[in-house]
Parts: sequence; C-alpha cells; structure tokens
Amino acid sequence: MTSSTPDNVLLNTEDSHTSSVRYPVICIDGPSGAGKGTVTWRLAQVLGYQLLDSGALYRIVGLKAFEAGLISADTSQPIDENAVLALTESLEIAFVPNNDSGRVDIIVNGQAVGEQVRNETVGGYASQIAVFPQVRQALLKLQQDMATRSGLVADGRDMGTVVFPDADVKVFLTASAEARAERRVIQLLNAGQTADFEAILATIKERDDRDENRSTAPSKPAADALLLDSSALNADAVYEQVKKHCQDKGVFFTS
Ligand SMILES: Nc1ncnc2c1ncn2[C@@H]1O[C@H](COP(=O)(O)OP(=O)(O)O)[C@@H](O)[C@H]1O
Ligand SMILES: Nc1ccn([C@@H]2O[C@H](COP(=O)(O)OP(=O)(O)O)[C@@H](O)[C@H]2O)c(=O)n1
Repeated sequence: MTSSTPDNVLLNTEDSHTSSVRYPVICIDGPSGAGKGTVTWRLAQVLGYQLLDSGALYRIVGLKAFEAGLISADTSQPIDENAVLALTESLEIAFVPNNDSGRVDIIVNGQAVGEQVRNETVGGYASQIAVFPQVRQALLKLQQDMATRSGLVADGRDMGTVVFPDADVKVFLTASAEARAERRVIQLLNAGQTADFEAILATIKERDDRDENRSTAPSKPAADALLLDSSALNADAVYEQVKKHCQDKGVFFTS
C-alpha cells in the first residue's frame, strides 16, 4: 500500500508551536460482521493509507495460545494471563496487504499464517485473551506506531476509545446480530463451506457479550463517534456514508 499524499497530511493545530505534522487516523470500530473490514479496506485503498487490522493481532495471540495449550476447548477453564503475555511478547507480527482477499496477510516471526486465523473458532480464542489488560498493553505501542508513518485506517473494538483517542474520524459500525450472522453464512457458503445460521448466531452473541462486558477496553462507541447501523445498508452505501463523514471531518479524497 502506498503512503499518504501530502494532501492527506493534516496539520496538528493543537501542537502548532512545534510545526509538527501528524497523519490522519480513521477509526472503524464495531462488532463482528458489521462490515468493518470491508469499509476499512476500501478507505485504505482509495486514500493510500496504511491499514491496521487490530483484530488480527488478537486472533494471532489467541491461535498461538491455543496451539501452546494455554486455551482449552472448554471456555469455562481459566487461562494463565502471564503465560499469554509472555507468548505475546515473543511474537513479531507484520501485515502485508493482499489485493486478492481484500484483507491483510499476517506474518508471524517471519512465517505467513494460514487462513485458519480468520475462522470463528479463532475469533473466540481472540476474545478470550482480549480480556487481559497486560496483553492489550503489550499490543498497544505496535498499533499506535502504525499512525506515525502515514495516514491510517484502523479496524477494531477500541480504536476510537483507547488506541487512538485523538483520531480525526471515528465510526462505530453496527448491525443486528441476525444480519451479521446472515453475512457470515453467505461468506462461508461462498467459500464452499457449510454454515449453520443458529450456531453462528449463538457464537456471535457470545463474542459480543464478552467484548462488550470486559472491564478493559470494552467494545463501545467513542463519545465522538458516528454511529452507523448497516443492517439495511449494502457495503457501497456504508462506504458512501463513511466517506461523507470523513470529508466532513476534513479528510481529502481525490476520487
Ligand atoms: N453492508 C453490508 N451488507 C451486507 N454484507 C456486507 C456488508 N458489509 C460487509 N458485508 C459482508 O459481510 C461479511 C463480513 O464483513 P466484514 O467486513 O468482514 O465484517 P467485520 O470486519 O466487521 O467482521 C463479508 O462477507 C462482507 O463481504
Ligand atoms: N481492537 C480490538 C480488535 C479485536 N479484539 C478482539 O479480537 C476478536 C477478533 O476481532 P476481529 O475484528 O478479527 O473479529 P471480526 O469482527 O472480524 O469477527 C474480537 O472479538 C475481540 O475480542 C479486541 O479486543 N480489540
């Protein structure tokens, strides 16, 4: 992905005595299946910004923790936070945009991670380790550093509330649990897999509950976020509304 053009660099008015510049940050937060990844990818492409898929970080840690035997299939079993923290600190994670999938490929300790990291089971592991404050802290700087080199579109749960509280644009994208489950069903069927709507709906609700009710960085809209319900909007309509909001906040689009 290319870096931002000069048109997309905003002057930091709060810090103008140092004449420093900072790059625009757009935060797209919300629950699973709301369409965050879709609109984030399109914005990053159009604007030439970097893309932060923060969920991928939690997914990697969740997957590695499972592989290391730290997470049991029985979700009532406690997980050793210190062991997950040590594992998190041992990981070198890099993202490479993939135009074919419209997502980032994830490289961990020099090795590409397979598509498995994107499945619902790993999403569940991610939400189990995402409750740990020390793990979140260990991933914080890596995320914030991504905004120091170019404009950034960041997708997650706490982008606008915790990671980039001073972001130029914040959007909280939602949709009903049923609409989100339906989208996952279509996604799985299109990938040639089987899909059980009721099972997917239950998993989505369980993950929402864990993400919204944890004590550290719960999934919630920032006070200054645009709330957008995509239940009855297609992906193009979502993009247009988010684009309009970005423009209202001073982000320059050439197309
Ligand atoms: N507004 C929309 N209406 C219908 N389907 C959508 C919409 N936005 C995204 N999708 C589809 O829904 C699925 C989940 O979207 P995704 O962007 O991965 O969501 P999230 O990143 O919030 O989990 C994908 O298959 C995507 O193509
Ligand atoms: N900024 C973030 C991003 C994800 N997460 C956690 O990671 C899980 C997976 O996130 P994701 O964005 O990849 O999930 P989807 O929305 O794509 O299903 C979420 O359910 C959260 O528990 C988080 O806690 N904070």
